[in-house]
Amino acid sequence: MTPQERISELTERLNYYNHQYYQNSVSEVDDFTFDQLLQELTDLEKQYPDLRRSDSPTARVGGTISKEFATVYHRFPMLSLGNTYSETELVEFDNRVRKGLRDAPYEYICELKFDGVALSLTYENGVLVQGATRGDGIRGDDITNNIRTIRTLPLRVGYNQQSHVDVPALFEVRGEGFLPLAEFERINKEREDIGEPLLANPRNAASGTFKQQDSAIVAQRRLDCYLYSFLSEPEVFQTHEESLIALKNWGFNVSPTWRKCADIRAVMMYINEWETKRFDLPLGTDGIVIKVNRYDQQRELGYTAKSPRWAIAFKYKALAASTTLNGIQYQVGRTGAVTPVAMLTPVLLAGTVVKRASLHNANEIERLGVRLHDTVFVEKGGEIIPKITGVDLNRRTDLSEPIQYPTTCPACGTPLVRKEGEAHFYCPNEKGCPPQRQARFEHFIQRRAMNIESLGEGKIQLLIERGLVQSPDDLYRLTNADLLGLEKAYADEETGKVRVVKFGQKTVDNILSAIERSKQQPFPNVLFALGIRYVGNTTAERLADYFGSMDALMNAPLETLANVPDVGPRIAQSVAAWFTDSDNVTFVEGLRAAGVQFASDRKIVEPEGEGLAGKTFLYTGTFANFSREELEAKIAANGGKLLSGISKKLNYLIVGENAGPSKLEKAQKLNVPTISEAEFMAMLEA
Ligand SMILES: NC(=O)c1ccc[n+]([C@@H]2O[C@H](COP(=O)([O-])OP(=O)(O)OC[C@H]3O[C@@H](n4cnc5c(N)ncnc54)[C@H](O)[C@@H]3O)[C@@H](O)[C@H]2O)c1
Ligand SMILES: [Zn+2]
Repeated sequence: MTPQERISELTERLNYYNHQYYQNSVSEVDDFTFDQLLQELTDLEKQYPDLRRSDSPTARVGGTISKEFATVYHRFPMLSLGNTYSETELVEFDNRVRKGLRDAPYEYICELKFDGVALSLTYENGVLVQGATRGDGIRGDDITNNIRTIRTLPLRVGYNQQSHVDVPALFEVRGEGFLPLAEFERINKEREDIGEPLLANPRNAASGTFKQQDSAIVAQRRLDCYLYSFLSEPEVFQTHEESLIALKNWGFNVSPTWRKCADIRAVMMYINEWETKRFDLPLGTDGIVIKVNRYDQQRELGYTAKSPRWAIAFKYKALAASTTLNGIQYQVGRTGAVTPVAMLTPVLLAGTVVKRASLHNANEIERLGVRLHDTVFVEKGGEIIPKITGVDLNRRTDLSEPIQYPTTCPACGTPLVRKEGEAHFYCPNEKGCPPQRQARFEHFIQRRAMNIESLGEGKIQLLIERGLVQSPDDLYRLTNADLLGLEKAYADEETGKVRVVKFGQKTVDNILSAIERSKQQPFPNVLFALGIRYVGNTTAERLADYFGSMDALMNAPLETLANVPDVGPRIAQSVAAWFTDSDNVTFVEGLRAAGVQFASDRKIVEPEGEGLAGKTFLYTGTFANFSREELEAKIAANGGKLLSGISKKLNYLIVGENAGPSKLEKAQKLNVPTISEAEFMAMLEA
């Protein structure tokens, strides 16, 4: 390959990875690989400056703006950071700084490098007026509504309980929006529970969430944000340190992990200290950022086209260990998905003993080419369970054996199936497969479902084993006599410790009263408890609000289901199919007989008039007189119909403040009339 060919290849590949990473929130390669390729391209361009392509990713911030949001221009460009993985290069950076400052004394501020999405927030007279993504560094996406859902972000600053503090009339703060690890795990647990594909990692999940069109969905994922930069004109502080302290005092969420370092040796100590300690933080981090403290010195050092010369990121190589793969455990989830889990010889990694690692699915095993008894590399990233990232082929011995992915369910022996386009194999024996049945009960008793959590995992297992319950509605027929005195000792699979499950009188009383109380759980919870694939809490609420009762829902034709806001054809199909299964119907009837709530006690829309009869509506943006729910209720109460997307069938698009430009554009293309909030209100009175 000639240098020209290699430069072209690298340019195109890196531009493609950037596009996937910034627009689609997908990492096709790991960051280390990406950074190595970028370094290779940078070196080649230096060697052959004439061959540098005009679309080279080496001199530009990687992202772009998208069509879905309004575009905003940054007052100050939002740049990238130079990065390095080596201490030698860090010393070279320090030498450049010293030279650039002509041997004047200087200090650094070290911060963790938070792994999320860069955000820019503008405050006018103390009020948050705009939030934007970095975009291409010059222009970003206006995602103010999504950013407003971050609870730790003050929407207004300048006052606090104790005192009035002066803030400049106009200023900008910057920080990293992120999904806390615990929140990431919670969301994935929920997604697994209702059979949705899992989010790949916290950074991409955060990036995808900030770009959601629907702020209500954003609000459900509790995003957070650490602020690390303050900008105003004229400058009010002399140093970065002063800014961080002021931000904290004004009520911004500043991570307390930063430290002032007198010299590069102190920086190295900070780096070493955080290499493993960072895994105790509530979010993913991939390195540290080193910044010259004084602003006048920052100005003196200046910028390249892509990044400041006064700062650099030191990235940690992912922490890896090598160990032996002893076996694979195949776990069956509630929806029948089979997940392989690697069982390892225990090994110390980032301060914890690792003996299990995730392997995701059959494709992953194939991609890695891993065999039983191989020596494998495990890495800890942002996630809690480490993953296997490769095989040490030099250490493969005659003992290694190919992994036979099971063709039948490890729990019930039913032949596994693979649905088109899905990575997982499934056990189709939904009714009889023990772990699926067990998981169906666990889903049913959740707090957000029927709230019978006094009945834990072990107790359910025992009830099933003794044949006391088959289907969750059987719980409602349990008596004191059935339960009292049941007992069993289990050896915990992982620890080997013996655990005793025992139903004493007090336990039985608790369980029976929780079961009784669960009959009062609201209808949306009951709907969620059924365990229909893709029907999470929110969808259950939407369905309950729309249909009002179990009977109306059961009898709804597919088209009606698909018209419910936020439902759409895939979920509609899943709901309709669920109710055609006779066992499911028996289950539902069992619940009805038990007396659980089969209708909403929420106010179902009461008719107010016929002013909107026969007309269809959709709205975008926010409104002065209505919340989203109120607006939807108003439409229904006056005989109108809410559509879930823009199509030729739509009669009116109601346009509020901060309307989504893509919706407006689409409406224009399809000649759908747009009306204002005032015009909508006038229609109500007509
Ligand atoms: N895997 C892939 O496919 C892929 C694709 C593109 C980019 N990437 C990764 O992204 C990197 C490039 O992204 P980039 O241009 O955003 O640079 P960067 O992420 O390396 O550094 C700049 C960013 O760091 C963030 N940051 C976190 N903590 C900070 C702090 N305390 N102070 C200041 N900034 C902080 C800010 O968001 C800032 O915009 C690459 O080096 C690569 O690792 C990966
Ligand atoms: Zn099975």
